[in-house]
Amino acid sequence: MQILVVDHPLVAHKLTTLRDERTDSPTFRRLTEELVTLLAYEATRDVRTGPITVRTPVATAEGIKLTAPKPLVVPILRAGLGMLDGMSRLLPTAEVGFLGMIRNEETLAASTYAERLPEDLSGRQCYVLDPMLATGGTLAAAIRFLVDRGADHITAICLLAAPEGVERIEAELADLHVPVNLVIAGMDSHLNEKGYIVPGLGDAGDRLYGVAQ
Ligand SMILES: O=P(O)(O)OC[C@H]1O[C@H](OP(=O)(O)OP(=O)(O)O)[C@H](O)[C@@H]1O
Ligand SMILES: O=c1cc[nH]c(=O)[nH]1
Ligand SMILES: [Mg+2]
Repeated sequence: MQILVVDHPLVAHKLTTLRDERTDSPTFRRLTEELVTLLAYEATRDVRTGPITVRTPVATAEGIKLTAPKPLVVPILRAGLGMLDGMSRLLPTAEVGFLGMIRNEETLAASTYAERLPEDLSGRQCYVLDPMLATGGTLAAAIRFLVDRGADHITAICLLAAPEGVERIEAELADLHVPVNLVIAGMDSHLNEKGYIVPGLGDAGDRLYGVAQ
């Protein structure tokens, strides 16, 4: 897996405010969107394009445009939904599919409770959105799901990752013959005994949307 930690002062600045426990929910949502747009700029460097010629008012110009099939953006509910607007700002023509996944807070096992994706993802580039890569169980399952449906290029965009989770994904997906990229704003120190990223930012879903019951 190719990992890119986006090293930019604006990313670091926004991430610091996001981590701060005093940051309220509206600000947290806005910063999440802004961060995703910055990460998406790097994450879409290898979005598929083809050559095109256009006429300017003065002459012809050689350029490029995104090619079919359209990329598919897949936010992982709930918290990944907070990243969708920031991603769509940069890639407005992408299609969007949804995966609802939840991690059991006792066992830390991930399970899928909703799925709304095209049946056939053959030849599709997929951008998976989830702010937190903790144990890696959720993202590993999501990536395998997309590849089983035919996706042939996966880029995951996360805000924070833990080294344990990255190792797990690399081990669990070692058999995949599909390029997998991970773009993150920060690689944190470790997971605590409850599976939370340290220092992290707490529960991303709760900070975006309020405490889930
Ligand atoms: O790497 P993992 O250990 O699998 O944990 C990461 C997952 O946990 C969080 O979701 P959560 O289960 O809290 O659901 P939510 O988005 O509905 O809050 C987060 O958004 C990831 O999906
Ligand atoms: O630190 C963590 C770990 C999992 N999910 C979160 O929202 N935060
Ligand atoms: Mg949560």
